Amino acid sequence: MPNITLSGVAKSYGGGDYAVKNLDLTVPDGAFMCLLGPSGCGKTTTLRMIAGLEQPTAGSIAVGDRVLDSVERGLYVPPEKRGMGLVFQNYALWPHLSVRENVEFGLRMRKVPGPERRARAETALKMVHVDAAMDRYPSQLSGGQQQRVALARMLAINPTVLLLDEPLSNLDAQLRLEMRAELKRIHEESGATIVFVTHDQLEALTMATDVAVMKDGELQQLAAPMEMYARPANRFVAEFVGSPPMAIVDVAPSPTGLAGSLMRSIEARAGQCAPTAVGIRPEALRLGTPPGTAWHEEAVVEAVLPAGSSWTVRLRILDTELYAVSYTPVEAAAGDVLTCWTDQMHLFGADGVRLSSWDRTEVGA
Ligand SMILES: Nc1ncnc2c1ncn2[C@@H]1O[C@H](COP(=O)(O)OP(=O)(O)OP(=O)(O)O)[C@@H](O)[C@H]1O
Repeated sequence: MPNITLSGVAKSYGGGDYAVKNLDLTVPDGAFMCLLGPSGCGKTTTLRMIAGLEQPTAGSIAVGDRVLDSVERGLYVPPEKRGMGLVFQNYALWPHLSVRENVEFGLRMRKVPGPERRARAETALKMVHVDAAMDRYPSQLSGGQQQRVALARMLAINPTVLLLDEPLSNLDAQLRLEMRAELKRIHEESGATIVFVTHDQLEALTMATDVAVMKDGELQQLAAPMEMYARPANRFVAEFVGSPPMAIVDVAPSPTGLAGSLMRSIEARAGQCAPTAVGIRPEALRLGTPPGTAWHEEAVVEAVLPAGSSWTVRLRILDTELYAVSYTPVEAAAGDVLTCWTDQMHLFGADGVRLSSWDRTEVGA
């Protein structure tokens, strides 16, 4: 299955506002791409355009050489001719059909003969681990099992592209975790290309091979999850990806307090650009004795929040409140004064674009 390519795609529902603006995006063959962003950023509209459920206002969509939409050429291929499988947040199963019959339904519509239909339904149900409940009805299944049946129903038709719109949002935390692992396994086993819409950054980081972050209908960054986490393209991505979020301190025009302290440390380094903001991830803000070259300050502990495997600490550093996350126990109480330090900072320019990192490992300090 070749790449899915969106070129200059825009969508207006009328009234002048654009839900998606001039989007250039390539979904590589076999990718698990997450479209990630806050509510209203245009993720669902993008997915629906790929599916053929919405027509773009401008631009073109192609799978390899096959053009599915071209506004310029007046070309539009309807959803049923695109060979894509769709699962939406509200995955209605037929209540009067058994699990097996639900999965066979799509195959029946496609006139797949009986024996093959049964075999394909069983294979798909095995893939999502609900084959033991094949003869039950949807009302006799848990929410997670129903979700899996909806997936099996889509997998049974062997689509080479799976389009999923927040399919895990109705599930509780435990089931979501389970389904993330399942989806990842299904992706690896089936070799299908997946486009997955979510507003949950953790979902994107844990499952995707590629993450496309959107804001106000515009693509902010397209990168592998860990690359995006380590090198966010701009302030928006930096704050959206990661929890607790990266702390961003404005350091222009005349920095005082924590901003002043950070700037003195940055200016002390030769060849650094002039940032207007500095970002520090909570896990990069460390407690204890700093190594020689690291920025450090005294911090007042405001609260320690243990979570079993990690400790989140709210600190006041000069005039600013920041969060630190430690993966070793923090034996401190509110009011204690500790030294905190970091050797990993992200520097942002006036337009919010990330200029560089100040990382001991990157600059060789
Ligand atoms: N059918 C429609 N008619 C008019 N406006 C629409 C329609 N569908 C979406 N929009 C608008 O387009 C913009 C993008 O919506 P879209 O659903 O694509 O965003 P989203 O990122 O998927 O958000 P959410 O996570 O809330 O679903 C929003 O401003 C929304 O109000």
